[in-house]
This record gives sequence, C-alpha cells and structure tokens, in this order.
Amino acid sequence: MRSVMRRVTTMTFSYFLQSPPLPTSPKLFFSPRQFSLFSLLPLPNQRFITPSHSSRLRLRGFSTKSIPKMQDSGAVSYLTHREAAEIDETLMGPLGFTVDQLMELAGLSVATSIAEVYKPSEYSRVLTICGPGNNGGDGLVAARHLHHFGYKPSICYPKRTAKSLYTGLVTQLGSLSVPFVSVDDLPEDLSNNFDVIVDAIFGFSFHGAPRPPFDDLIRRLMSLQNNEHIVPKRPVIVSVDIPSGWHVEEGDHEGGGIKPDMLVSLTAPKLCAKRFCGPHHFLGGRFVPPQVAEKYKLELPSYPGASMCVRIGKPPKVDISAMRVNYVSPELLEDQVETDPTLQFRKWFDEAVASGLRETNAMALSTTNKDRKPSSRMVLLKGFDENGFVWFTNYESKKGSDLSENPCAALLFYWESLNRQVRIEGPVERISEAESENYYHSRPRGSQIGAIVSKQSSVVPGRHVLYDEYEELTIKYSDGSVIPKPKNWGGFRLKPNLFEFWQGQPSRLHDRLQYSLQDANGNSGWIIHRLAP
Ligand SMILES: NC(=O)C1=CN([C@@H]2O[C@H](COP(=O)(O)OP(=O)(O)OC[C@H]3O[C@@H](n4cnc5c(N)ncnc54)[C@H](OP(=O)(O)O)[C@@H]3O)[C@@H](O)[C@H]2O)[C@H](O)CC1
Ligand SMILES: Cc1cc2nc3c(=O)[nH]c(=O)nc-3n(C[C@H](O)[C@H](O)[C@H](O)COP(=O)(O)O)c2cc1C
Ligand SMILES: Cc1ncc(COP(=O)(O)O)c(C=O)c1O
Ligand SMILES: [K+]
Repeated sequence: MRSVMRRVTTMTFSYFLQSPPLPTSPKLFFSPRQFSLFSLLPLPNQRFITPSHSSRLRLRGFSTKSIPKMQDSGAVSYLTHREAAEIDETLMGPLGFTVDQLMELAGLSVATSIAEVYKPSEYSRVLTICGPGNNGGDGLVAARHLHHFGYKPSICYPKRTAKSLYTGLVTQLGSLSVPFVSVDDLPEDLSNNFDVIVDAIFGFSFHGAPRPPFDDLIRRLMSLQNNEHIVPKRPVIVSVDIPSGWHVEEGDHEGGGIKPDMLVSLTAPKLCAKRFCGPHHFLGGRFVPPQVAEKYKLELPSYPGASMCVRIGKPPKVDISAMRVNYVSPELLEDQVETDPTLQFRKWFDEAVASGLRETNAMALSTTNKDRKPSSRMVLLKGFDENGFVWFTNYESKKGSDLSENPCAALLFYWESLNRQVRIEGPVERISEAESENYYHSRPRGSQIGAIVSKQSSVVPGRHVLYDEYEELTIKYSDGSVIPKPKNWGGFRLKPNLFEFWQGQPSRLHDRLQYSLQDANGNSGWIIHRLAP
C-alpha cells in the first residue's frame, strides 16, 4: 500500500470492579483553630487513600471518559458551611495553596462547565454579576476565560474590593475590552440583552437576607423565570457554588428564590445543592488533594481526562424532537475547492486532524449482501491516495461476506466540530497479501493476537472464550517471535467513483458539492455539481 497512515491509537474499553463505596457523610475531625498539618495525619480510625483506593479512582476516571457517567446525587458528599470554610482554610494554610490559584481554577471550572452545555454560537452574550467576596472573584475569572472561549461577556460588579487580587482581575478584563456595566445601566428586564447570566454574587459565606444592591439584582434574576411564558427565549442562569440568596445549607427553603439552570459546585457541593432541581449540576475546582478528600470522607466523581469539570446529578431530561444544532460555517464554494476530490479530501482530513478531533479516520462503512440488504458499521481508514481508500478487517466477517456478494460500498465521515460530512462510494477489492502482511505486523502485538482470536461476526458463548485463547496465544508468543497473520485478515480498498463534501449552514441551507466520475472521449474526469441540501 502506498501510504499506510500512522496508526491512531484507539482507546480500548476497560471494565472495572466497583469496590464498596466510601462513607458518604463528611465528618469533622478538628475545629478551624485546632487545625495544623498534624491534623492531616491519619487518626487511628482514619484511612489515607491507599494504592487500591487511588487505582479505583483512576479506573473510575477512565470509565467516566469512556461513557459519560451521570452520578446519582446519593454518591456525592455535601458540605456544611463550616466544612466548606474549613477546607478553604486548609487548602490555603498547611496545603500551600494561594487564594489566587484556587480562584483561577474555580473560575476556569465555571467557564468550562458553561462551554460544555451552552455553546458560544448560541449563547454568546454573557452577563456575569459579581458579588463582593471570592464568589465574585470566581465570576471575574470565569468571564475572562469565557472571553477567550469566544463568548462576549459583560460584568456587573457593584461592590468592588480594593485587594490587589481583585483589582488585577478587573485590569485583566479591561485589557480584553470586557465591558463593566453599572446596576443602573443594566436593563430592568435582562431577557433581551443576554443569553447567559452568571450568578457569582454570593458563595458559602452568604448569611441573612441580601442587602442592596444585590437584593435588587437577585429580584431581577427571579423575575426572568416568572416572565418565562411571555418572552420567547430567556437567558439561562448559571450559579457559581451557591444559588445567590439561597441558604448555604437549607437551600431555597421558602421556595421563592432563583432557580438556576446550571449550578457549578466548587470543591464539593454544599448542602443547599441537594435542593437544586435544574438540569445541569457540575462540579469544578479540580484541586482537592487526597488528604482533604480522605479527612472529610469526600465521595466525589472523577474528572474525565484533562477536564476541569464533571457533571454530577441526574442527566437532564431531553426532548429529542427539539434537539437540533443550527450550523454556522464558512461557505463551501465551487471555485474554492480542489478539482481532484482526493486532494480536497486530504485538505479536509488534515483540517480535521488539526482541529483536535479524536479518530478523524473513523468512518461508517456500508455494504449490502446479495439480497440487497444494507448493513453499516464503523471501521478505521488506514490510508488513501489516488488508488483508493483502505481499511482492514476479517474477510470472513459479515462485511467481508457482503463485499464478496456485492463488491461495492459507501464510506461516511462526520467531523462534528467542523460541521462537515464526506460521502465516498465505489467498487471495492482486496489489497495484496503483501500489503496486508506489512500492515498486520505494524500493529501492536495484542491486536495481532486479537485478530487471530476473533472469528469476527460469529457467535461466542462468552467473553472468557476470547480471553482464554488470547491468554494462551500471549504466552505462546511471549518470546517475541513473529505472530502469523491469519489468512482471513487483510485490507480492502474502495476506488471512488463518487464523493460528496457537505458543509453545514444556517437554516439547513447546507453546501453540498458532489464529484462524480464521468467518461468523455475515452478519458474519465471528475465533474462537480452542487446538490440541493
Ligand atoms: N475551595 C473552594 O471551593 C474555593 C471557593 N472559592 C469561592 O469562594 C466562595 C466563598 O467566598 P467568600 O469570600 O468566603 O464568600 P462569598 O463570596 O460568599 O461572599 C462573602 C461576601 O458577601 C457579603 N455578604 C454576605 N452575606 C451578605 C448579604 N446578606 N448581603 C450582602 N452581602 C453579603 C460578605 O459581607 P459581610 O459584611 O456580610 O461579611 C462578604 O463581603 C465560594 O463559595 C467559592 O465561590 C474561591 O474562589 C476559591 C476556593
Ligand atoms: C471507531 C471504530 C473503529 C473500528 N474499526 C474497525 C476496523 O478498522 N476494522 C474492523 O474490522 N472493525 C472495526 N471496528 C468494529 C466494527 O465496527 C464492527 O463491530 C466489526 O468490524 C464487525 O462488523 P461486521 O460484523 O459488520 O463485519 C471499529 C469500531 C469502531 C467503533
Ligand atoms: C475489530 C477491529 N479490527 C481492527 C481495528 C483497527 O485496528 P488497528 O488500528 O489496530 O488496525 C479495530 C479498531 O477499532 C477493530 O475494532
Ligand atoms: K453564586
């Protein structure tokens, strides 16, 4: 094969054993004044995170990445006001953190939580209302990150703190030309000017009844929800750590407070979060060292991969019929594309790789059998050039048997974040044994053995059957000797006679450029047609 692409590592699915849950109720072991580094040492009846615990956490993180895990609220610890304050003191005392650091991480978590749910293409206008304490500081940091993520934040920060941390955050926002709006200049009805309102007014040190001007701002947030039936689209409310005005432990106990759509709990949810009924509960503040988690018996979900936030709480109920994205992309014009579709594919493929997409080379392969019954599955593209598009599989699999009955197929790529789809169709043939041999031996040895073990598409009595044979062969080839390629394993090459490049556009008026291979005077060439979306 001319250009076997460098292998893209696929993530193998890992099962994990769930060990018994850690106790869920946090316990106090010291008062803030008694606290010292000594109190981080395990008491006789306490456990530090042992290797088995940490590996459990790691494995859980892995599983969270594989399948987004929605934590039931029962599995998460909730903090009292006092515990939250103590943990803060611990982090910023013996554990060596500074408030600047924690605030930066907290604000980043808020911004990334927002970006997970409310995309800037639809929710760009963000008003961040900042209170006088650290919760307000989290809001300032979040606004800065949101600006860098492509949102258009504005800030309302009526009671400013003179400390350098806060004046610095204000200067940073000023240098990005993020506007500051006074309470008087804010419209009474916030529904027309903003898509998202970040409530960074009060955090866990809120007490009593809100004083001016925050009482009025909280009232405006409440009236947004009361006007819901009159306005076509109200802004969503994202509360940082505590929905402002709620009692830190009892929540909205009188039922008249704000009802945020998203709550981003920091470090661990506070008791009031048990009363949160909105669709999106996230956890942020990925800085809890194991000593603190252990001391407070914190049961917290793992953060997936490198993420700064993780969803907790029940998954939102969705109206599937209302799920849609309005695509906004640069136009795809006839005079801008390559005349050769393979070159155009190369261009888009490279852009998809550069955009950071995982498994850009994953494609749906559709085949039909002799009864014209279609069948689709994903495979990995392993190379392409003017001779065709290559993938590898078992020749005796369902797809292999379909292709021997009807050697024609369709390939489909969907690169979601780029609003792009590519369709490729044409006849299929097996690649040479030498090419297959060559590729087979470039794969990890485990996958080579996997290909021997798997009589692909046949019924297996249980996973153990595969495992047992895999173990046996792993021992057999542990000396590093060549693992012979099974005769029935190899590559297919599709030689395209049709390509379609699709670029999503607003109002479903997408761009579709179809390349078809046409014969003219004994020569074949590509003709481009625009198709109606
Ligand atoms: N470890 C973490 O998770 C971190 C969390 N962070 C964030 O910090 C807040 C807690 O910050 P804190 O400064 O302790 O408190 P608040 O932001 O809640 O605000 C206190 C200020 O609010 C005033 N206040 C209190 N009640 C009222 C009221 N009823 N009306 C008006 N103003 C009120 C208070 O003034 P007082 O005079 O009453 O004392 C303070 O000025 C936490 O929730 C997280 O969001 C950190 O960013 C990082 C680590
Ligand atoms: C992202 C992805 C990539 C895959 N790549 C391949 C591949 O390159 N070759 C393959 O045989 N199966 C691959 N599979 C597994 C196939 O989707 C399918 O389960 C298997 O080939 C059996 O299909 P069949 O019974 O229709 O022949 C992949 C699955 C996924 C989700
Ligand atoms: C069954 C099967 N075969 C082959 C492949 C392709 O693997 P590789 O990239 O090692 O060639 C995959 C990828 O997911 C697969 O699931
Ligand atoms: K808040």
